[in-house]
Amino acid sequence: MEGVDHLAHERNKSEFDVDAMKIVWAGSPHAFDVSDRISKLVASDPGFRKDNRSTLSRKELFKNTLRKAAYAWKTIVDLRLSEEEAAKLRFYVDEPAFTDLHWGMFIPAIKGQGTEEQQQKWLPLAYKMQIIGCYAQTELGHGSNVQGLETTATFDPQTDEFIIHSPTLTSSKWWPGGLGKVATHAIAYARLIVGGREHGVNGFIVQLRSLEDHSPLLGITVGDIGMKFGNGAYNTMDNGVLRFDHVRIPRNQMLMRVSQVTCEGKYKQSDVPRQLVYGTMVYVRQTIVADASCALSRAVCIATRYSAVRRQFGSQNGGPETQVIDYKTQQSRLFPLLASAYAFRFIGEWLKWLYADVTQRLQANDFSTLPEAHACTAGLKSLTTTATADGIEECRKLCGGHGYLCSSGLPELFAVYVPACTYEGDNTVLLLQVARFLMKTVSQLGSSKKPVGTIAYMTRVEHLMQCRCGVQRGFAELSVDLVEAAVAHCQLIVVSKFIEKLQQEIPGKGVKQQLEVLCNIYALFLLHKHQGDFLSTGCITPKHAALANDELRSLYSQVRPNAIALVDAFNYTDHYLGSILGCYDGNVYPKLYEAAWKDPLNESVVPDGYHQYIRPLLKQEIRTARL
Ligand SMILES: CCCCCCCCCC/C=C\CCCCCCCC(=O)SCCNC(=O)CCNC(=O)[C@H](O)C(C)(C)COP(=O)(O)OP(=O)(O)OC[C@H]1O[C@@H](n2cnc3c(N)ncnc32)[C@H](O)[C@@H]1OP(=O)(O)O
Ligand SMILES: Cc1cc2nc3c(=O)[nH]c(=O)nc-3n(C[C@H](O)[C@H](O)[C@H](O)COP(=O)(O)OP(=O)(O)OC[C@H]3O[C@@H](n4cnc5c(N)ncnc54)[C@H](O)[C@@H]3O)c2cc1C
Repeated sequence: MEGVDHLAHERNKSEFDVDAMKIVWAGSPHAFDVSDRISKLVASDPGFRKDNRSTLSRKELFKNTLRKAAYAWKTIVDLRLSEEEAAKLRFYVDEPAFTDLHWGMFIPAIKGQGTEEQQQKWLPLAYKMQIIGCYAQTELGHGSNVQGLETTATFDPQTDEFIIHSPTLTSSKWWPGGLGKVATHAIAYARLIVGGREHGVNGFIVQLRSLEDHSPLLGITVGDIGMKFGNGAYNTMDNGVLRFDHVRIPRNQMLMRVSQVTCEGKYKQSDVPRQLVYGTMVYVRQTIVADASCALSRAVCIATRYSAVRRQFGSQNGGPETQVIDYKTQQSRLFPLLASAYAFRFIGEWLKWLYADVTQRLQANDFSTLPEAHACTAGLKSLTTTATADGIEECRKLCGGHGYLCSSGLPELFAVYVPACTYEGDNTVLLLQVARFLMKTVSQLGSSKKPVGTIAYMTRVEHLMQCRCGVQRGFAELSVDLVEAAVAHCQLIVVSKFIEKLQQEIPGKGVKQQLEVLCNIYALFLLHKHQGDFLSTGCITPKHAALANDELRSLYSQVRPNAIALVDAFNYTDHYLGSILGCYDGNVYPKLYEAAWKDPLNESVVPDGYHQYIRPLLKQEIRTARL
């Protein structure tokens, strides 16, 4: 029945202060207040409805996304929302759109790679959305290999301009979000050519469309690259294709914090690492880790609530069947994902601190932690997005057949989320970067340069390197093993930072105890999953492995009474979850049944096509093959 909390009995089992845990999950009382207020604002405004997405055509879907983006912007302006509140509003609107790249990449690129003068010129226009930007780096022929990009930017000293050109088909910009139909400007990455000499890939601000009638400017060919995975999902985003035909831009539209070109045509490299050109990618990778905890927690919330609602088998003397959440197999699949959601939340908090720290150091020309920041953002982006994509799919399976319905929210969440394993760096390519960092660290063991921070533990392998220092096989030959070592390195960081989180003051009855249980589940589940490696390297004995297994089962039993409260702590509205299986009140079956009849296919009891195709079949009016 409506208004009845079908999960009240589960909520009454909680052994900790859920409101206090909501603050821990949000990060602070202030962050909780903003999230809670804005999520309810979005949920209560019909202008942000999203339950019809799977029934719209691509063009209807895209136009609706433009409407919502404009409506969101109007809401932000009318309510005078702060930058933090505006970001939260865009988050809870929960629809990939051009604004993600405008705010999430175009603006950060100007802030990170533009000079003060360039920031003063372009940021006010971007903040007021008087221009709409995208980040145009990837090309048809190159994405991972940034140094392989083919677009050229040739300096013309006669006119003090750069000529931006797409020399080959494969140099066409391909994938940039927001590029296809909306962006008026791009940060385009191109090979800088000055006086016939190449100076690597740099970023250039290029206007793509008229601010009067939105038509592409001279020399610009631009469009959408077509439908992507899934129906609604990421098709709300106009990922685009772009070709330049000798497009001229003023010299001062090359982002010049890292490298400069003078009006005399002199190339100058600042005394900052060339890799700062990649700075926007480092920034986005750390935000993607926070995204992972959001996406995984959404899926886990749905699967946990539904696992408590769903009963199957086990009825004694006509009594109620067993809740599937009480099956040990369901717990062994679900609770490690619940623990991972919390683990990724805290590693996301730490990574945000690491990025802020390295940014502050860069401003003082201290580049000492840049390699570690690159390795951590690359590795943790790879680890958390892979685990989250796999976790969302596991949550779909944990919900049985109903998990495959769009009304469960899981198919669309999966379809929107999985490109995170590719964008902002293919996950394997990024792990190879971590492996390169680890090998460089190992090669420096024994020198005066002592490993610190997230690689401090590597001093313990020093003895290994000394006895094996002569044995070196090619990086490429060992890359599979090195990628596994990179994953292990990143898992160690996640576990370590979870443990460090527990050493902080954590208010609220039973809150720290619950987090300790989740931390132990996360760590022991990894040990169980990789026990072959632990056993073969002698890190643990078979008895240790058995003890870990026993402890895991015990920990699952400890989580069980608190599972619903632990997902309530995410404080997601039913609107944001977009899932009948995950609705707060657990009143699933009536809502599933009601939703079915709203499908356009049920607008008529006799389907279109019956008389044309089915009736002739049934009436044998179609010659049938001799049976
Ligand atoms: C909340 C629930 C909702 C569910 C849905 C969630 C999501 C909702 C949808 C939201 C919608 C939209 C948001 C999406 C936003 C993302 C959009 C995606 C945008 C993009 O994809 S932009 C393009 C990204 N492209 C890449 O990442 C390219 C990857 N390749 C590279 O980074 C580089 O090519 C490379 C692999 C690093 C190699 O570069 P290079 O050849 O130059 O360098 P070397 O390997 O030779 O290394 C040289 C040296 O440099 C160091 N180094 C390399 N990179 C960096 C760096 N970034 N920073 C610092 N240092 C770096 C490297 O370590 C070497 O050092 P060494 O010489 O060893 O000391
Ligand atoms: C939804 C979506 C949104 C995107 N948005 C943007 C955007 O806004 N702006 C933008 O510029 N780009 C964007 N991209 C592009 C994205 O950044 C690239 O697709 C990504 O960096 C991967 O590069 P790639 O496509 O060249 O993959 P490839 O590198 O071609 O990967 C193919 C395979 O080759 C393997 N591989 C590649 N190099 C190596 C190596 N050295 N060693 C071992 N294996 C290797 C990879 O692991 C992978 O298995 C987007 C992509 C998607 C899917």
